Amino acid sequence: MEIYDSFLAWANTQGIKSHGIEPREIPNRGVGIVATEDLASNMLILTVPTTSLRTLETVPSTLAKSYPPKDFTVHGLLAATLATDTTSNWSKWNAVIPSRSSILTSLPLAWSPTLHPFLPPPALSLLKKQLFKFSLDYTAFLSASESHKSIPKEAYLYNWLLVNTRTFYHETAKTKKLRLPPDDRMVLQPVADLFNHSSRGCSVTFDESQFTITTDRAYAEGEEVTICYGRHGNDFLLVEYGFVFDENKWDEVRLDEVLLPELTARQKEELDEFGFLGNYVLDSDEVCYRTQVALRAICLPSSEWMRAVQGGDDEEAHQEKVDKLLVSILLKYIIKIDDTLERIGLLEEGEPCQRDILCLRWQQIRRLVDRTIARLT
Ligand SMILES: C[S@@+](CC[C@H](N)C(=O)[O-])C[C@H]1O[C@@H](n2cnc3c(N)ncnc32)[C@H](O)[C@@H]1O
Repeated sequence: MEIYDSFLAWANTQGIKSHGIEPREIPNRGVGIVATEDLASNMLILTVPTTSLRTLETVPSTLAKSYPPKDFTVHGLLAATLATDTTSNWSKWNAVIPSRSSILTSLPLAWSPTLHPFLPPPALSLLKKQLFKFSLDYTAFLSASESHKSIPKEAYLYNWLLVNTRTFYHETAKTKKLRLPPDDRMVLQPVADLFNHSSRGCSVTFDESQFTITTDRAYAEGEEVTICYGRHGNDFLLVEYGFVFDENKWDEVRLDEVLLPELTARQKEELDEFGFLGNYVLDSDEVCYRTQVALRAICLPSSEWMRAVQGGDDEEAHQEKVDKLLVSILLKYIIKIDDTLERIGLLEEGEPCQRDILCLRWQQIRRLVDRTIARLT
């Protein structure tokens, strides 16, 4: 399509070199990168020189200077740069990035707060952290310049979320010198930011001079080529990127909300003492060791549990009891999940696609729980 051709032609003038790939619209995924020919494994398909990145160093100096030194984050400054840009320098990039409505509809941070309590607990706690970060960045943006007050909050939020969903980790001279936290060492890079995510994907490497993307396997002509944003479960992907997917190899379910209420105050104290209180998860293959330890705390007399946790007892000896207890807890969780699904079905707040993705997420959780019950019984 024309906008992608002229985007790639502009990218070429920035020194960005691609081979055998092009951007295309992908159903339900916005734009993605597709192989235009059969690609072999271990093939260099994209080189992005660091001179073409948008970084802390490229923030216009008047904008950077308007922030008190302690008040800025790279995330906030990049969002401010996008929100206040009146030049046409980035018009080709602007033409291919997601629209304001698609960003604000898909990211839970921009949803009606009445939907937030329906997020699974790990997603909700991540969202609360995100809300806090956003409010600090937005306050700093408003106090940096009188002129920022005329920019609608929604416009800043759109740009803040654009940065959130399309930046790459990179160290620049300034981020190193200022010792910025790792999660704020972020840069925007054209073309590379059009790759969608999958559980495994092409390898992304960088040094001081360039980013490169190399195929992890062979791709057939017409196939979508992906990268992996990290080993993230669907709760993380939903809050940080606004999507979930069924084939997610790294998905997991947090059991704290159903396991913690089963523990007595004394059992919680003892688990805490040994560093095993909370953060209980299961995935498609197994239940984590922390969960097993917590279940044993319920099943065994305290002295026996202590011996087991200190390695002095055969942990496997009580496995049948432990598995039975877990199944009974998971069956209670299923009832809770079904109730949540029913309540979402009755909601009228928010957009239908937002309620749909909430349902989809809870159905994924239910499937993982069902699968564990089936494995244990
Ligand atoms: C770095 S951008 C990738 C390019 C993006 N699709 C676009 O249209 O510009 C990240 C965003 O792409 C979308 N995305 C990435 N991987 C996806 C996937 N596997 N399924 C659905 N959406 C995905 C999400 O909206 C995410 O926030």
